[in-house]
This record gives sequence, C-alpha cells and structure tokens, in this order.
Amino acid sequence: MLDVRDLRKEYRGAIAVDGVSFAVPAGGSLAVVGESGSGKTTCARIVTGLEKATSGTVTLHGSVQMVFQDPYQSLDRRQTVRGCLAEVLAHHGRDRSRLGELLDLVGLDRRLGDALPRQLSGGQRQRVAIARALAAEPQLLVLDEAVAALDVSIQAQILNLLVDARAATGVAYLFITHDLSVVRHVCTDVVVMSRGRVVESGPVERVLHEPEHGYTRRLVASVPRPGWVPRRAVNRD
Ligand SMILES: Nc1ncnc2c1ncn2[C@@H]1O[C@H](COP(=O)(O)OP(=O)(O)OP(=O)(O)O)[C@@H](O)[C@H]1O
Repeated sequence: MLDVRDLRKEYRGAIAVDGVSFAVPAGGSLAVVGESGSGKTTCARIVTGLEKATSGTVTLHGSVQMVFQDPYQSLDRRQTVRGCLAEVLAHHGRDRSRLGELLDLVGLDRRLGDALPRQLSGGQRQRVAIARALAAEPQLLVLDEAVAALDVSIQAQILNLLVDARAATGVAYLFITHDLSVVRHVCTDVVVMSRGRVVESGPVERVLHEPEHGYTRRLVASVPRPGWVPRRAVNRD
C-alpha cells in the first residue's frame, strides 16, 4: 500500500536521508525507530507530502493522515471536540452521525464533545487528534512520536487504543519513534535508522530479541526492563 524506494533528502548539501526503502502493506504496521537526527521525521514528512524528496519514489495507494507529538499545537484552541471532528467529516463528505462512533473508537466519553482543548488532559487531546485523523478514513496513518509527550501510564492507554483502532478500521500505521519500548505493542515490523540510513529491518520480535546490528543492540539495551527503577541521585549532600 505504501512503497518507499531509495529515498534521499539533502538540506543544503547535508544528507538527512540516504537511500531509505521500506514498505507497509494494507492494514500493516511498520515502526521507524532511531535516535534524534537519524532522519525518521524527514521520511514521515516526505511520505505525507509535507516535504519533497531530493530523489527516490513514494508510491501510496490511498489517502494518508498524520498525528503529531503535540496535539495542543495541532488542535484549534477555539474549537470544541465536536466542532473539530464535524469539520473533518464534512470536508471528506462523511455523515455527521459518525461523530459518536469516532469518540467511542478513541475511548472519549461522548460528553466531552463540548470540551475545548484546554479543558482536556494531554492523553485526551491525543485521543482527539487520533479521532480527527481517523475521521477522514485514511488508508495510512503516520504517527510521529505520537506518545512521546505523555506519561508512561497514559502512553500505554494510547498504544492500546491504537491497536484497537487498527483492528476496527483496517488502517495501516507508519509509527515513528525514538523509543523502542513502545514499538512492540503497536507494530509487527520495524525499520531501524541511523544517520539517515536503514541499518536493520524485520519483524519486531526478531529485531528486539536478536538484533543483528550494533546500533540496534545499543537501542535495545537502552530500553528499561520491567521492574527497572531510576537510579537515585548520587549526590546526597
Ligand atoms: N528543514 C531542515 N533544514 C536543515 N536540516 C534539516 C531540516 N530538517 C531536518 N534536518 C536535518 O536532517 C537530519 C535528520 O532530521 P530528522 O528530523 O529527520 O531526524 P529525526 O530522526 O526525526 O530526529 P528528531 O526525532 O530529533 O526529529 C538532522 O541532521 C536534521 O538536523
């Protein structure tokens, strides 16, 4: 459904993305992971048409929507949840009666339809952003660090919602994250990027348990295990 071939992006001579290829089948879920600056966001922006590639091809069968890290930035502060979703439904010629179903799909109480973004928690706002993206009934959702700004417990709720939404709608995900620990819940396959290149790719379970590349091994090693406790401050004076 999405086929990215030999993507390259240069910014004034600096190479941000260098020969990147990956594919997402219809209804599939691919994670793109890597440290800050590895070129993930540039790939996502090219896939969604926000950025133009220097060379390479993006073939997409169907429509695409994007969910960003910070929904507070992407939501209109003066628009209620209901107003925001109704606008997208109308724009795409969908029936307004789907509004309630959308709220149910993302686990938002229907009574929150009249709320403004500032009256919602960070997790609730991200639910609205996901509902807004799904309202257009896209074939592909690009999620760029969509849970990075949330507390870990809220992250888990949003990840579960994403799993359920994919099962319910058949939408495919391109899930961009620096955090390998969130990948397992949502994605079946992963592409690992470092310095603009793909260093490893494959099924999530294989890459997490038998990483082949040294960079991937370091990423896996930096993921906190269950029971992990942050080290106390060393200086106790
Ligand atoms: N508009 C731009 N102009 C110049 N350089 C850019 C631009 N956008 C990105 N870059 C550079 O391209 C490289 C890849 O950036 P990109 O944002 O794609 O990485 P990333 O892995 O998504 O990192 P982050 O998670 O920090 O966004 C970086 O070196 C970055 O500085």
